[in-house]
Amino acid sequence: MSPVTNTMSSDTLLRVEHLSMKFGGLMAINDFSFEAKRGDITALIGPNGAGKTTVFNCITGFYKPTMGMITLNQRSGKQYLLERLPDFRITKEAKVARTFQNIRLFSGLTVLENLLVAQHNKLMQASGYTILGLIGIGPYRREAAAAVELARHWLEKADLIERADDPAGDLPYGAQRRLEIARAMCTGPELLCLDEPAAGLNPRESAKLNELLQGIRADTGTSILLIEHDMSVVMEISDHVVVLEYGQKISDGTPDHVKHDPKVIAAYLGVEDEEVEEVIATVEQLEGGAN
Ligand SMILES: Nc1ncnc2c1ncn2[C@@H]1O[C@H](COP(=O)(O)OP(=O)(O)OP(=O)(O)O)[C@@H](O)[C@H]1O
Repeated sequence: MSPVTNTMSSDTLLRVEHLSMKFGGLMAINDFSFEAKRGDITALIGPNGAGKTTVFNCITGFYKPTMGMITLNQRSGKQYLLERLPDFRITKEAKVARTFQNIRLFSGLTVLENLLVAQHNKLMQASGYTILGLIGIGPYRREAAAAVELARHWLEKADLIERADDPAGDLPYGAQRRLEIARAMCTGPELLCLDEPAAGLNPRESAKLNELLQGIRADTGTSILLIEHDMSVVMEISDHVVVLEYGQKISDGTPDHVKHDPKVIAAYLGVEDEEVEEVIATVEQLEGGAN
């Protein structure tokens, strides 16, 4: 069924339409729609339990949505309906890569080996799945050299080249997070989905993460979709912010728009709908006082 005929504007990479996900009696996502533009960093934010990871799991094929359509529009013009694809095809063909809230590296392998494992499919294809191919006759040798070169490139970008031969498990936490992102980039994704990349980072590590993500956007044009609780990261690097609360979209726009949206302020402060007006008045008063 996928890829399908192109009907989406070329600057839209991802379109999520009327997405719903029900777990038993719980409507975790309810009629949620948004778009992510090509080359943008789009942040998905919201209070705990709002449904952010569930949306990621639907996009990356870990969950099959109860309802809705998720369209990915590649640079080549090919479109994929992600809700119809198994997760391995979402990674391999639609080119969606992701990282998880909990770091998932091969901690006993070296930093470099982690990046080579990520390129395993490409290398196996080059071997022609034959023993002669694997021992270096034919395109395998060329592809293997290219794989090391690509790994080196991303290790430089992630500021990890000095640690290339160390076991991944020996890296400090922030460096492991950057390694996960470098590993995802070695698969050449069109869309990079990052689940709380700044969680647990100190300010110095957060700044390095911001630099890496901004570098990815500037150098590769890869679109990034991130879930993040750290507002300093969200506000500094995002082009577009989408806010979820109880599985529904409550705001969508630039970081500045979202930051001043009374519904978002109320959601984060945990106030009831009828108190929103009061919150707006207080925020305006505080802002007036600050100017
Ligand atoms: N597999 C599941 N089975 C049942 N309920 C689930 C499942 N996954 C998520 N939920 C529920 O769906 C709701 C949304 O959860 P989700 O993890 O998507 O929120 P979140 O916004 O990512 O939260 P957090 O910021 O705390 O990570 C929650 O009420 C959660 O308990």
